[in-house]
Amino acid sequence: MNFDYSDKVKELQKRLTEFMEQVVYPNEATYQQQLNEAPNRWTTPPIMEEMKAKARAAGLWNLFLPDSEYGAGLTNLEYAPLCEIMGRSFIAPEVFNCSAPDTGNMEVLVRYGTEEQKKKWLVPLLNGEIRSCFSMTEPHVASSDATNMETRIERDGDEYVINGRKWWSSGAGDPRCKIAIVMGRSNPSAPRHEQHSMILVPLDTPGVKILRHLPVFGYDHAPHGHAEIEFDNVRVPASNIIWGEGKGFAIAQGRLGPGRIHHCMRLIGAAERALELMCKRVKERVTFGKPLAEQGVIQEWIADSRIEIEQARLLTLKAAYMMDKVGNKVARKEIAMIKVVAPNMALRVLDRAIQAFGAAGVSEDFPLAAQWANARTLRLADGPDEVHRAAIAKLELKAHS
Ligand SMILES: Cc1cc2nc3c(=O)[nH]c(=O)nc-3n(C[C@H](O)[C@H](O)[C@H](O)COP(=O)(O)OP(=O)(O)OC[C@H]3O[C@@H](n4cnc5c(N)ncnc54)[C@H](O)[C@@H]3O)c2cc1C
Repeated sequence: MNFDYSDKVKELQKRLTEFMEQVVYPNEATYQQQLNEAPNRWTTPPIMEEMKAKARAAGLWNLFLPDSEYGAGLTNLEYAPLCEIMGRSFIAPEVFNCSAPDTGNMEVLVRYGTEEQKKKWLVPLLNGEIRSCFSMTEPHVASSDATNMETRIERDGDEYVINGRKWWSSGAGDPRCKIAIVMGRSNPSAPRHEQHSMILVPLDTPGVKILRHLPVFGYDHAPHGHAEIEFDNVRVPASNIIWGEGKGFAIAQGRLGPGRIHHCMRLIGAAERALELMCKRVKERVTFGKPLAEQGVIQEWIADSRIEIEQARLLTLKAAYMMDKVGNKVARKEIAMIKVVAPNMALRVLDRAIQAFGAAGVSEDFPLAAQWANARTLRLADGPDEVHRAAIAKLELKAHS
């Protein structure tokens, strides 16, 4: 593997970094202020649409999509350092139309959608005009084993009828969220991994009820949010099924590989920013007669953070490289490994930065506490660590059988 980034990537890194410095970081506080001052937090702060227009005009748009007909045509390896830069700010991925779960949903539509589905849903998503959510997890079953999913998708004439309860559907709080990709059981008597389908459900369909928004450690993540949704006799045209009945797991494998390694890339950016903030802070603050930066323990935190970030970045790049070269299936061990490594690394780095900041670290004046809460969710939201470890161990044991 060549560790050097191509000229194309270096140029995009430079432009993205400049955009972050000139547009994104200076508007982080404005975004929060507009959200806090709005009569209702489930609205889009106007500054977001302003930043999106600028990013699009600058050609920094849909960089995540490897498909060159619709997106930037970058490989996973090329996208990794760019996604890392976006991960430095909570609001940045959306500014560049590169945020979850839209990215994964758009990839599903590019790969498996019909022409009609692409026209109706993919095009407005690519244009950043609407947003989407992905509804797989259910409150009543252990959803880390997706075969447990109970929501029913049943054919009735020219329609499918959907009944069930989902939760943690991220993004469903946003008023611009118009479409859900819902996974449920359509063929209960088929083999275990052919029982489920994915189907497009417009959120304004009668019977779709958003019951509540689930905060994360007290953060509402508005206007995006994580919703509990009831699907009560929801009827959609039969043409809304994606790829075909029983293809849910086949699609999930395509979706969850690349879509979810993006979280790892962003976490590296979040950890980099935390380390940068920590270094600046400990040079400024003086205790017991000398700057914090001169305390051995703080230097150890800084050194360990640098070591761990570099390790995680190299493994992310290796996973991305393998996905490009040998495909997601052969790269599944590397994908699983980085999904364990990245959030745990980010949590350690963020925790050290919080400690070095003192009480300010847990406040909302700096992004550390919110980033820590987010990184902690990714030990679950990206599939629990234990499930990834089980997959790694299985492959390792098989290799030595
Ligand atoms: C912030 C956030 C956003 C999310 N966004 C979405 C979304 O947009 N769409 C969506 O569908 N879902 C989303 N999720 C849900 C997430 O994907 C699930 O929480 C996850 O898959 C785990 O499912 P579960 O919560 O039902 O845990 P369970 O399946 O009940 O598992 C509980 C625990 O059991 C342990 N465990 C499970 N399997 C094993 C094993 N094989 N070996 C050892 N231990 C094991 C793990 O410790 C695990 O945490 C989100 C979650 C969060 C927190």
